[in-house]
Amino acid sequence: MLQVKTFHIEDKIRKVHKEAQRTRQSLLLSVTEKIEGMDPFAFFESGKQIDEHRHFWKSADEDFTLVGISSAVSITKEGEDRFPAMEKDLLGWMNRVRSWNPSDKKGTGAVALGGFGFCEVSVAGEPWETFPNSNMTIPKFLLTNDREGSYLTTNLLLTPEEDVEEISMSVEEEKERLLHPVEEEGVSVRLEEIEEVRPEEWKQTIAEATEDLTKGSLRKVVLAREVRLTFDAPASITKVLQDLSEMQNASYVFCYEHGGAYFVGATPERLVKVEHDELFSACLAGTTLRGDTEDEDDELGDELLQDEKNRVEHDYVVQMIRSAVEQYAEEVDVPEGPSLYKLRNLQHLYTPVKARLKEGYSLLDVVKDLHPTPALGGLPQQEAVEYIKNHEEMNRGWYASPIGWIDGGRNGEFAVAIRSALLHDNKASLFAGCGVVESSDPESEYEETMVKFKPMLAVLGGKE
Ligand SMILES: C=C(O[C@@H]1C=C(C(=O)O)C=C[C@H]1O)C(=O)O
Ligand SMILES: [Mg+2]
Repeated sequence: MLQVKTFHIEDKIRKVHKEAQRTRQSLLLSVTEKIEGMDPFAFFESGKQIDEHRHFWKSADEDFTLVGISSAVSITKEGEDRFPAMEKDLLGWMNRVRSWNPSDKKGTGAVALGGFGFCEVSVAGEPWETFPNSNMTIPKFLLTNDREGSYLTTNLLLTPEEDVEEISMSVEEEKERLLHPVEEEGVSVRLEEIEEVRPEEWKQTIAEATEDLTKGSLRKVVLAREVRLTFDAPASITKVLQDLSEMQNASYVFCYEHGGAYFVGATPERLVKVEHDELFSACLAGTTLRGDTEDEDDELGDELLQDEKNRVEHDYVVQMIRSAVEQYAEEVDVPEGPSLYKLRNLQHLYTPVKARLKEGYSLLDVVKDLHPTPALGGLPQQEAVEYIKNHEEMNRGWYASPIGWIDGGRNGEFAVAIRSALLHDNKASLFAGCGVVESSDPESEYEETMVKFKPMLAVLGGKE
């Protein structure tokens, strides 16, 4: 068993509670301590006993994992102004944080984790009933792991009416439970049924879209479909996250839990990352398979780099991201042409974007304008979103939407939630889409979605 040195936070609770009483407002106490190396999966698993509102985020390109358990503050928004409204509430809370954070590392302290549904207003109904349109949560307990070790932040909302004794006792007890988890082997479930939702109709929609693209001003539209799975028992989410992390090491691994449903995935696609004033975005669109041998793999990659249809599909993304980022940033650096981003099951065309965020702009300003990029929506942006709403027979919910985290020190990152699934009870809905351009062929786009289902299928008992 791990020997973890923790300290008592009762004194700090008392101090901040006094201020809350004096100023007649709720304050957010945030205490961060370095702890002995903690396994993020064990922490996630033991968090289940405390609250079924958990968050998991693992970066695709650095040793950086966040696990949030329960919530100190949970903000839910919907509607056209959801990004600025979320930002305003978050800033309000950041001003009421009373923080003890000696290391002051990125991703520690009062960090908010969450996401924004694909559309500004949610579509009612299956399978997203328990998910709010948008939610950012400052967890009560946050584990931050980076290459230097593990940090535990305890965030406590202290109202003037709070019972200090009671809250101190329960926090210590919950911390103990989280830091000394009982080792449990996650069991694999048996996949009993796979149902592709109306595949022939989907191909027909793609065929119609290629027609529509020749007529008006719409240049590209991303259309998605769903595959439903049934298991013999509810899947172990911790095991799913563990397997995804192992198999998809060039992807962000994530999980959001709302009302007994879990949105889980392994996405390779960064939307935007900010570190102080440095900004990073990525254009990822255009897809082919991996080869069985190195030669075959190189050949497929070269073909993708030369392929007219995929280059067009990719270039729309580059054009749009470049011009959106230019509004908020200087020194925008975009390479001339794409390179390859290789994943376990497929390879994509990839163009990284680097820039310097101008004073006065925030991560959420950029997210608001970028979402959805033509990699998930289409071009022009609003016309594509309308097209999706009218033609795609699927409730996107949080699929293809911005998910991520923000801290109080101008750091944060959002990815787009693709290669993902919504799990509830003994069922799962898997989502995958493709960028449709004028020269798209419905059968090849169908095959492309088939490969994009593989990362989730493989960890849910399906074939790779
Ligand atoms: C829409 C998805 O992926 C997007 C579409 C791609 C394409 O069509 O080539 C490639 C990467 C992603 O931007 C998905 O995986 O569901
Ligand atoms: Mg494609």
